[in-house]
Amino acid sequence: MSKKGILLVNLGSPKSTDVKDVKDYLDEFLMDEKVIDYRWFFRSLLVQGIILNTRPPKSAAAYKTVWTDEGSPLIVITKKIQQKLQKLVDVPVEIGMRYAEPSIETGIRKLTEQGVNEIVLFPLYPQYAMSTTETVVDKAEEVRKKHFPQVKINYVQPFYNRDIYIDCLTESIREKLPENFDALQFSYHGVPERHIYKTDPTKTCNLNDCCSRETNPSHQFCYRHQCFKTTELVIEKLNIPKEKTVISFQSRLGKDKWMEPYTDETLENLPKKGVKNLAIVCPAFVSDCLETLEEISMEGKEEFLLAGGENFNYIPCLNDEDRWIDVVKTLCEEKLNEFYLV
Ligand SMILES: C=CC1=C(C)c2cc3[nH]c(cc4nc(cc5[nH]c(cc1n2)c(C)c5CCC(=O)O)C(CCC(=O)O)=C4C)c(C)c3C=C
Ligand SMILES: [Fe+2]
Ligand SMILES: [Fe+2]
Repeated sequence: MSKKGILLVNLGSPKSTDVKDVKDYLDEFLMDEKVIDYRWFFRSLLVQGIILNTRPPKSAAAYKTVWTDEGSPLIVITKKIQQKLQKLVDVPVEIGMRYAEPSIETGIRKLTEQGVNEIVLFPLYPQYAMSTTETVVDKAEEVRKKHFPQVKINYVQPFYNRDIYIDCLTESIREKLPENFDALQFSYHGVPERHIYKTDPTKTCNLNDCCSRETNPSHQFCYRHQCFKTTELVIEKLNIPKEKTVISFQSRLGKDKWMEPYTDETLENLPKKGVKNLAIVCPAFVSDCLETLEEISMEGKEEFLLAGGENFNYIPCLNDEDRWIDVVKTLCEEKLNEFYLV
């Protein structure tokens, strides 16, 4: 007998804003070889020897500025998505986080306790990256083999270019876009350039024009291409001039070269180019979190205004908007139906 279920997977947050909890979370997160992809010795030297000695108090202070009575925005919103989706489908829906709790293991266990043995796992990231989609799949497979070998998992694929997602994102932006904006900025989470070269099986991407080409065999695993594509499709649907838009990459960490242009530098430069009224959206995230609420809507705003900008309009993520829940449902159902085919 087979019974199906859905596991929604997001990145995860610290248990609380206590420095100790933030440190534990950063330890697990940054010691992931798909996030900081140095050999274990050098990763450990960097993370445990340097980053964990300096970053946790700063990160904890940042988390305090966005934390709610119910907890971390990312977890609270992921739970809301789960609850709304559960009302629309007749299979159990659980959540799992790649780091900290509730973990992927906890999520799978909750499903198996309800008799589920065929799981659709949805990594909640529109664009593929080694440090997001790939590490979720690795972790889920590790957990499955170790604890739940009888369970089958079918993964929802990155949906950065799917019509239903693009329509949903476009409508969400359109509703929140102020009437008079000089520019619309698309700020994506950055990754080190090395990650893109590393995950390109064709070794054809040179992080140049090739990422914007219509077809290239490297696109399936090229985060840069997928960010460009989401942006291009949304701009087209919004029907606004490309010249009024800008793309940038945020949240860089460490001394490696990350994808450019950087969001903070862009925010400082835009007012000098005459952009006084800015709208900004962060489509690498489906739910608001530290990186959007603190880094963009607080820090980013301050940077832009200090540089001479006048109006800064942060456009929230899709969060638990009903139209987004419909997209989640459709993407999950496609994968649920595949179980009947195999
Ligand atoms: C080498 C470091 C990092 C890579 C690569 C990276 C990629 C990446 N991250 C997200 C989504 C999120 N990241 C979040 C927080 C966060 N990210 C890093 C580092 C890397 N991310 C750190 C150290 C942190 C923790 C906070 C801090 O100390 O700055 C979050 C928010 C989590 C929350 O609790 O709110 C998200 C979401 C993507 C999509 C991505 C690659 C595409
Ligand atoms: Fe991150
Ligand atoms: Fe590329």
